[in-house]
Order: sequence, then C-alpha cells, then structure tokens
Amino acid sequence: MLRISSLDAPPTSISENQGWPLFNTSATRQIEKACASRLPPHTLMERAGLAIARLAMALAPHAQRIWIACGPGNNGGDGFEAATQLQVRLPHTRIMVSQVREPSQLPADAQISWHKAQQAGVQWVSNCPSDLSPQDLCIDALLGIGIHHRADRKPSDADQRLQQLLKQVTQSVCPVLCLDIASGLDANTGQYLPEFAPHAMSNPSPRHTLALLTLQPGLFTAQGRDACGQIWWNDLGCGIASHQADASTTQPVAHLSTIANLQAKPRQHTSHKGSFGDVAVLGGEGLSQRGLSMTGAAWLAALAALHSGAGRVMLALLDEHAPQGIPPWPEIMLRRPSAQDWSQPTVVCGCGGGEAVQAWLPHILGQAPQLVLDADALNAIAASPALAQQLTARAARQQPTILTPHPLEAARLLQTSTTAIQAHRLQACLQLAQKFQCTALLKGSGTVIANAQRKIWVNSSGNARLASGGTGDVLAGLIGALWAQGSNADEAAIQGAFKHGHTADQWPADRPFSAGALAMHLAQ
Ligand SMILES: NC(=O)C1=CN([C@@H]2O[C@H](COP(=O)(O)OP(=O)(O)OC[C@H]3O[C@@H](n4cnc5c(N)ncnc54)[C@H](OP(=O)(O)O)[C@@H]3O)[C@@H](O)[C@H]2O)[C@@H](O)CC1
Ligand SMILES: [K+]
Repeated sequence: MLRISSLDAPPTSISENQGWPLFNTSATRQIEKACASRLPPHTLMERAGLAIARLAMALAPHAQRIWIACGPGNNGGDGFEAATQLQVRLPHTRIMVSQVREPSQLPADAQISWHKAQQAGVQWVSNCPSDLSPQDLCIDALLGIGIHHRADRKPSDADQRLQQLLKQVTQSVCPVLCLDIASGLDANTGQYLPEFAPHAMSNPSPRHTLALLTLQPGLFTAQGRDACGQIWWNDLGCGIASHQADASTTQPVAHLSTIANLQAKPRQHTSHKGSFGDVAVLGGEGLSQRGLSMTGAAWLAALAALHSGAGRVMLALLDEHAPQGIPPWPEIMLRRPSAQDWSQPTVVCGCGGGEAVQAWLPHILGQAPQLVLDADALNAIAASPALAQQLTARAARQQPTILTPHPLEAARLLQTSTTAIQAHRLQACLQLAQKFQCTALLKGSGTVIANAQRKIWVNSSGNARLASGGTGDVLAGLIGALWAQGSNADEAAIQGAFKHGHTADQWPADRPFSAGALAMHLAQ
C-alpha cells in the first residue's frame, strides 16, 4: 500500500485512488533540476529532511534512540538533514549518525546538512549502537538513486565502510526507514546490485521507505517490494502528487495501478446473462495422455471466471476421459473442445494444457475474438515459430490477445534466461508486448503489464500468499471474465492483476488460503 506524506501535516493520509506516475532515475534528475531551479538553494534537501523527521516520529513515537547511517552522497545528506530536524524536535531522544565519508568529500548540499547536524548537537557514532531496542528506529541513508555498478573498481575504504554500515542496517533489531529507496537497490529495475544483495534473508524487522520527489519502478517490482516494505511518498512540494508541474513535461516510464482500477461498473436492472459476456476455457490435459492430470488448472480458471461476473462460463477439458454428468459447479458448462464454437466467446487457453493444447492452438489463434494465453499455450508458442507468427498476426485482424507468462515462460518466449527477464522486468514485459503485438502481463513480485504502444503499468497489490500452485490459473480466468464484460485488453489485465492481489491482501488471517478459495472469493 502506498501512503502519501505531506509536507504540512503528519503523514497520515492513505491514497490508493489514483494511478501514480513512476519515473526512472534520469527523469527524476530532470524533474529535480527543474524544481530546484525555482527554489532557493538547499530547499529540496531541507524539505526532504523535514518529511523524513515527521515520518520517523510517526513510525517510532516511543523511540529513545534513532540511528541514521549516512552514505557518501546526497542520500547521506538527507540523513544529516533529518538528524538535525529530529534533534530539534526530540530533545530527549538520542539522535545518532554514522558516516561513510569525511565532510569535505561530500557533495555540496550534503556538506551543508552535515554542518547543520553538527551545530544542532547530533551525536556521531562509528557503528550501529548496540543498545537499540525494537521500539527505536534505524534510518538507512546510505545509497539512493546515485548508485551505479562499478565493474572494475577495487573497493575503497569508503566502500568497505558503506558495506559494513549497510550490513548493520540489515541486521537491525528495530524498524528500518529507508530514504528514497532501500540502499543497494537499482531504482529503475528493483534489482539489488550484486555487491549489495543481502546474503541471508533479512531479519523480520518492519521496513518502510520514504520515496522523495518521485516514485520509481524499483520500489514496486522484482526485489523492491521485500527490500522497501511499506512505501511512503513525499513529492517535496514539487506538484507531482497533485499531477502538476514538472512531471507534465517529463514522461513517466510507467504507472502504478491502484484500487482506482477496481471500480465495478454498476449493472443495469434490464441486463441478462448475455450482457456480461461468455468465457470459454480450454486446458486441463487428462491423466490418460501422459499420466499427468492437470484438469484442476482449467477448472480453477473457469471457477475464477464464474466468480468474477462472466455471464456464462464454458469449460473444454483436453481430457477425453473426464467424468461425465453434473460437474461440481453446475453453472459451468462442460464442452468437448470440438463441440465448442471458439469464434464467439472470450477464450482462456493453456491452463494445465500440457502437450495436448498444442494441437488446438492453430484453431484457437485463428478463431478466438479475444484470447488470454497462459501456461502451456505460451510454452507451445515459444517452441513453434509458426504458432508465434500466427499469434503476432492476430493484432492486424483486430483479434486482441493477452499473454500472462511467469518469468520462466517469458524467458522461453523471448529466448533468454529467467535471470535476464527478472533483471529488467519492465523492459522484458514491453518486449513481449511489442514482439507479439499484444497486451503482456509478466507475473511475479510487482506484476508488470505492457502494451504494444509502449505503455507500462506496475501492479501495487498482492502478497506472498499468491506464491502457491494454481493462483496463475485463477488470474487468467479472472482476466478473461473482466474482458468478456466489456473492458478492453489493457484494462482487463490491469484490473485483473489488481483484483487478484487485492483479494489476497484482504484475506482474513483465519481463513485457509488456496487457489480454489481465492477463485471463489473474487466476488467479494
Ligand atoms: N533526486 C532528487 O530528486 C532528490 C534527491 N535527494 C536525495 O539525493 C539522493 C541522490 O543523491 P546522489 O545523486 O548524491 O546519489 P546517492 O544515492 O547518494 O549515491 C551517490 C554516492 O554513492 C556512491 N556510490 C554509487 N554507487 C556505488 C557503489 N556501487 N558502491 C559504493 N558507492 C557507490 C557514489 O560514489 P562515487 O561513484 O561518486 O565515487 C556517491 O558518493 C536521492 O536518492 C535522495 O535521497 C533529495 O535530497 C532531494 C531530491
Ligand atoms: K537509502
């Protein structure tokens, strides 16, 4: 969840009602430059320090010690500035800083803030104080958006000191507030630089991040969600949160999809089942084919479509020996694949499709007016240039397609490695959308959605509950149902990803979670 902290009030307001622009680091630098040129020198860092101090006091109201680890650049400068603000406001709290570099080697703004902290009476310590308790606070001001990969350079004393302090931050017993972004993370991609990746699972102390000026994609995808924890944002009075000013001339790289993307359309009284579209699911290889039954996956997609408001749901199992008779959910109409008219409904194809789905793909790619391709359908297309060509040709016939790969499936489609996909999730998703002229949805922590017109969204909902078998099938069915009900392809993918994650976020602690239970609670 994203919280906005205001310069003028304690950071209490919760805002998930807009899609927020995400800027990469170079765009952020441009916005910073434009914003700083209109303000007296040092104003942005002062504003950052004030916002940090206010959030720190709100997060740790009973702290007796606040330790701030300050790095060699302006991220460290924010830390010194916050130390001054905290020292003034909390005379009975021990405000302590550790530094990486001598003040003369700091950038100009950071030097000013260093001197202010000295004058304010902040205490300098060489390492994390050993007496921090869980109600105290640790502030990570080591590295922000100025981080860059240093391939050939031997680590200097300052680099080693930085590593040492970062390790202490990571092992902190108290909550951690990261300034701008968790140190070591690339703000564009959400990946740790190799030298900063934590060696072990970090301790369970709560983590918060206060993003300064702009929001950046790395906060919300790849390793960013775990590293940054709860995201707060302060635009330093530059008008970005109110959608004004410099942001309007600098293009965001993506948008963050939020609860605003979840608005349910009211149903008219005169509506009927035909008003909400048909979803037909094709998948579920049977036990008889290779001794591996995957019919459950197709059932999950159909169940999700049923509970997401589709008018009618048909299920065609790729299993000749599927039991006949009344299905466990009588609303779902079972079909033989050969008996289904694939030219009319929104089709969800591939869930549990195994090898059997391959033979059906030429027909489905040719016929389906709106097509969600998942799982084994994606694997089959990755292995067949002819199928890939047929997929790409759909767009020109006004037959839109949504692809929903996880990173391994995406790697197969782009003929690369999972590591390469995860290293640049936004770019990989965009590449998929452009290569196949479709809407692509790349699953994983911080799901990314992109279209062929180069628009990108990052999903802000979801949690690790979703890391369990079958939840991807549920997502495919949910997207199919939203699409069948009248959303366009991009909206269906964005809304589906948000709803899927949001349902998991709202999950009662005492209710066992499974993909089937998720599918059945999508209507709530
Ligand atoms: N932009 C804004 O809108 C605003 C920005 N503000 C704040 O400024 C921050 C950006 O400050 P920044 O540009 O000084 O960069 P920062 O993150 O402190 O790091 C640079 C230092 O790290 C070092 N370093 C780099 N890579 C390294 C590595 N691999 N291993 C080791 N060291 C490495 C690098 O060393 P160098 O390569 O130069 O020797 C340099 O010393 C931003 O995140 C926000 O907090 C706000 O105050 C106001 C509004
Ligand atoms: K930081």
